Amino acid sequence: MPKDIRVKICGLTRAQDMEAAVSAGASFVGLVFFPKSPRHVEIATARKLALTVPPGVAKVALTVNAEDALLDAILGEVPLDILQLHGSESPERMAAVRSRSGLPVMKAVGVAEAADLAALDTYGRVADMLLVDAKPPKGAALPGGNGLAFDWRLLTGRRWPVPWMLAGGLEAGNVAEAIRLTGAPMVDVSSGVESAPGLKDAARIAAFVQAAQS
Ligand SMILES: O=C(O)c1ccccc1N[C@@H]1O[C@H](COP(=O)(O)O)[C@@H](O)[C@H]1O
Repeated sequence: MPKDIRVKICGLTRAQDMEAAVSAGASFVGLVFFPKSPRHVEIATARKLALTVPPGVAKVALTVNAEDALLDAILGEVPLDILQLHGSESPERMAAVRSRSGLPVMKAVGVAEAADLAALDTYGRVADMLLVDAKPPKGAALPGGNGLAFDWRLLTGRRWPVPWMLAGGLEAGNVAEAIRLTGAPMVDVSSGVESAPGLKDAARIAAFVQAAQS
């Protein structure tokens, strides 16, 4: 019987990719505002993409240690539902972003080993949502979107008082196993549904959503 797993497709840069994500049944779509990323979108592009998203699909803005000026510029133009903080934002900064934006905040936490799990407990007390992602390798240019998985067994028995998503190296071929091992109620993918960095593939998106929900 299909499970009620909700899927986020992140790093959408083109109208056809947004359409593919929505048609495939994504519950969340992500726009990346981080110039070092191949998935970065300018604010005007993000606005156009966001305006095509139907009600019921949550529009998520991904930022990395963004300052108020950038957040204000994004929020002034792009209709959004959730802010994803994917940098080293402290719990205090996160709370400030939430009250400035008036939006729920999802904090990404990188995991590579058991010692990294403490941060999830900390942010789980103050964030509206958690994103449990693979920790980037040392020296990586991007704090996420590296197509890298972590040992999902680290999450066995771990729960937090807020909704959470699993991310990091997911693709159609491994997402069902990742959900089985972690009990994740939601999953997030970027590079695993691309044909090239920043370019999504409609068939891979559809296969991912189907595998997550099968
Ligand atoms: O996708 C990016 O380019 C990106 C840049 C900076 C921070 C996070 C980014 N992506 C997020 O990383 C995870 C996992 O991505 P992947 O599936 O392993 O490629 C996902 O949450 C994206 O939202």
